[in-house]
Amino acid sequence: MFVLVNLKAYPCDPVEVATAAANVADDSGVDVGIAPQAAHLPAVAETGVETWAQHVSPVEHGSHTGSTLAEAVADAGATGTLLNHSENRMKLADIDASLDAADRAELETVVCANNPEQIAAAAALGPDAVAVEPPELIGGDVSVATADPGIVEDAVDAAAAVDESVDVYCGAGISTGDDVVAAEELGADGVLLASGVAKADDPQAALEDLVDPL
Ligand SMILES: O=C(CO)COP(=O)(O)O
Repeated sequence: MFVLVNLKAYPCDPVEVATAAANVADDSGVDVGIAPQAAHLPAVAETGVETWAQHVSPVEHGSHTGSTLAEAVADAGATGTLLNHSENRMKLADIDASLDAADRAELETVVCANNPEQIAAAAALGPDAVAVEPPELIGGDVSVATADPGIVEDAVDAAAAVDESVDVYCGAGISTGDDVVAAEELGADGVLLASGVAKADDPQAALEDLVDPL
């Protein structure tokens, strides 16, 4: 299972969380990634943790003020990027172009989606992985794997029907090792989470709990 922690724009210390994640990944052997703000990518990558961007723009080098260039994100130490997060929705054509940009920069890709129908559409664009995150459960206390297990199973089936090679993650409300195990039992290859770590008083303890049963 891949555990990908999206720090969003939460007021946490990205280096403290990344250092904890690097330690937990080393000790447990579980793949743990951290997706900080773009400006924090170099400091996070410096900790040795697997470092992800939260977004890359559907552009090449050129006149694109304010964009997040995939090549710049890779230069800053990222090895992957989220796309189409529920809080940063993209047009289908732009997801496709951002996937091309990520490919050029040799970034791994996870395209987020609200539901199994969107998961099928996202999988058809050929990312490395898709992530189903019901928006109404994001930031809540109840894990998607508990609140809506069917959406995870249906997302796994929807992606497999399009392209068996695309991994499927799930996210929203995941904060414990039991939540990660429940996601795995529903067929997910990884989890995407945020507040359970970024808002934790002790991020290292939260990360240890997440990987403990794996
Ligand atoms: O949006 C998410 C991860 O990208 C999920 O957020 P929470 O883990 O806070 O529900």
